[in-house]
Amino acid sequence: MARLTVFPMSMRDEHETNAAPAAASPAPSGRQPVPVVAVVLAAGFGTRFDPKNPKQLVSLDDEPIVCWSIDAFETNPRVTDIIVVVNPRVRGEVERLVDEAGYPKVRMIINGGAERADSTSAALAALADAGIPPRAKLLIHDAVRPFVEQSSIDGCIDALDEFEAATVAFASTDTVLLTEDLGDRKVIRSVPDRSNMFRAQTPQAFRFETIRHAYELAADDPDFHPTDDTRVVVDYLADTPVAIVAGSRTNLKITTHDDLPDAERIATSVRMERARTRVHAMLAAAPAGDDDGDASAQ
Ligand SMILES: Nc1ccn([C@@H]2O[C@H](COP(=O)(O)OP(=O)(O)OP(=O)(O)O)[C@@H](O)[C@H]2O)c(=O)n1
Ligand SMILES: C[C@](O)(CO)[C@H](O)COP(=O)(O)O
Repeated sequence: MARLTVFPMSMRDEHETNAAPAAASPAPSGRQPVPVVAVVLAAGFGTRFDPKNPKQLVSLDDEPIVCWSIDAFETNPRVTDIIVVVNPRVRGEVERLVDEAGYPKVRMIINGGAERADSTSAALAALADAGIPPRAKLLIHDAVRPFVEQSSIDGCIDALDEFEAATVAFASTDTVLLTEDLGDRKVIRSVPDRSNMFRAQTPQAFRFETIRHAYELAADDPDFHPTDDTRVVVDYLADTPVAIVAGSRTNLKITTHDDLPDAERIATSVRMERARTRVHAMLAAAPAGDDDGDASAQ
């Protein structure tokens, strides 16, 4: 099982050199950059999918969904640490998968809570106990969004150099209707301009002290049941802008069985693209051959 790794003392110092990989060397002072911590939320119970078949463990192209998501953050060189949030039903299998894969960035596997916000709260508490610096960059991700793109992860990391909060989101191609109740019917209250309509995805990214403060304020309201993390900042830190980072159609959330055919197609396409990328890299690295064969030998 992945053990809790207390963050090295150097990471407790605030320092900002989370530039793109090319410039990720320590700053002139030699101090370390702030940690970039991915929180992979995998503690749901999948009631809309199949409570007896945890969707975060369902395989796509022979890889469990939760591993697709962990892999995405393991692959990104700017992500320094990963914590995985689980529920008791999947803990044993997730621990086995993490140990089998030997994910080097996974620092801890912790228990989540009854609601998604409770799982985020548990992660925030565990990170505080582990001594994460206040300016650390957190990327909170649904484990059941297995195809998050590297450009979205990088976009979140970059956005936190200018904003305290950011979220991956995908522009709505449908007109969105805001409704209200009229008797037992929903009726339209307003039709916002579509150019400002986005569907929230994940990761949702925050400076550690900002999201922790927002959750501390929200904790006083027992009737507050946010379905994502940005709402906690929007509702409780109203003066804190939350930037939009480009998402993608393929960054879908696997919610019901109906999502599986699309997910299988995307998994196959992602695998093929990765194979193409590997072949191109191998060809690019191959020594320049003698194209005309024996001609020069004669
Ligand atoms: N108490 C919870 C609820 C959800 N999640 C995670 O948040 C993500 C998005 O949640 P959702 O798709 O709703 O998953 P479930 O809550 O399992 O689904 P349902 O609402 O159908 O039970 C998932 O990766 C899920 O594992 C979590 O970590 N802890
Ligand atoms: C966080 C989220 O994925 C943004 O769209 C969504 O709100 C999660 O909702 P769920 O009901 O927990 O799947």
